[in-house]
This record gives sequence, C-alpha cells and structure tokens, in this order.
Amino acid sequence: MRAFVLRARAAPVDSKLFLAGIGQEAHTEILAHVLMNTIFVAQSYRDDVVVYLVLESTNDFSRTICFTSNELRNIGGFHEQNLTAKIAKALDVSKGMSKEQSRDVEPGINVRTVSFEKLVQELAEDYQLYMLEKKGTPVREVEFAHNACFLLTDHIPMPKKSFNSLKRLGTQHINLGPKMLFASQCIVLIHNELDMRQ
Ligand SMILES: C[S@@+](CC[C@H](N)C(=O)[O-])C[C@H]1O[C@@H](n2cnc3c(N)ncnc32)[C@H](O)[C@@H]1O
Repeated sequence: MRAFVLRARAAPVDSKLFLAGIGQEAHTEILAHVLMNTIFVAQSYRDDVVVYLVLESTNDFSRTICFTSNELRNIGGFHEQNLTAKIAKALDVSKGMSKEQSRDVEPGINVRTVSFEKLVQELAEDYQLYMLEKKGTPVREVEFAHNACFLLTDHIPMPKKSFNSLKRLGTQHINLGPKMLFASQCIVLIHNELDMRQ
C-alpha cells in the first residue's frame, strides 16, 4: 500500500472559505492537484493508494479527509472543480464534530477531526514514513518499504517542532532533485519511482 499525507497548513476547514481560497493566499487548489496525482492515472484509478488531506486553518480541530482508491465509486472526474467539491462536501459533513471523531462521506471518502501529529503516529504503526524534503537522501538511493507513507506540505513548510516527533517515529527524508517542486509534482515522481521498481 502507498499512502500520502498532505499537511495543508493554510487550508480552511470551513467549506466556503476553502472554495474561496482557490487561487488566493490559501492556495487550496493544491489539495485538488494532490488528489488528482495520487489517485488517478489515465482512464482509471490507481490501486492500493490512500491519501490523507490534513486541513489545519481552523478555530477548533484539524480535518483529515481520507480518500481510499480501492473503495471510491464514480468520483465524477478528475477536474479541479469536481475534486474541490468533494473536499468541500467532506468539510460540510464534518461540521459540529468533536475531537477525534470520524464520519463517512461517501464510498472511499472519510473525514476525521484528527491532527497531523496523531495521524502520523497511527500511520507509523503500519507504514515506514518518508518526508519529502530538499535536504533528504536522493530518491534513487532509497530502498523503500512495502508499505510506504509519504509526508508533504502545502506552500507553508513543516513546523520545526514536528521534525523531532517525526524523527522519533523513524521518518526518513527523501530528496527528489535540485528544483523546489509542487507537492503534486513530488507525488508523480514518487509514484513513477515505485512503479519502475515493481
Ligand atoms: C512547494 S513545496 C513546499 C514549499 C515550502 N515553502 C517549503 O519550503 O518546504 C511542497 C512540498 O514538496 C516538497 N518538495 C518540493 N520539492 C522537493 C524536492 N526537490 N525534494 C523533496 N521534496 C520536495 C516540500 O518538502 C514540501 O513538502
């Protein structure tokens, strides 16, 4: 299984603000691009991929929206408007949830009020964690675990204090080359690297 976590530090958990953030300072379109490149290939879904979008601009709790490729049914296309609408729907479903609750949105989509820190602690039980980072080990030198989970951020860097907790969870750092890429571009390269090794 491949898992991807996008820590979207600027993304609002209110669906109207989320949609209004497209092309604005919050750059919420990043979440649609990440969804598209984790889940879709031409004319199909990828098998065995899970993507977690963690939206952190909130007055109460982060929202973690999980898309599981094997369970998705008729998601309705890969264009940005459709994908942002799916995220907005999950945010609406999450209204009024208390801490660490979970609700199903539709087949293959679930929303939880769980923080990035708690999520990665859970994922570390089943996956080797890899953080995408310019100072990491070059990707072609990395031997990947069968269950690999890749951690990315939006345009706001990972806070320094997260580095220590990720280190305690055995997170490895991976570099994808000299250019600073979009999170969605990193995902394409990671998928390709793993596809080529299969
Ligand atoms: C647009 S970048 C984030 C930029 C952010 N201002 C920063 O300094 O980290 C989005 C994500 O892609 C990762 N990323 C971008 N280029 C990379 C590269 N060449 N190698 C590894 N990770 C990369 C970043 O670490 C981040 O998780």
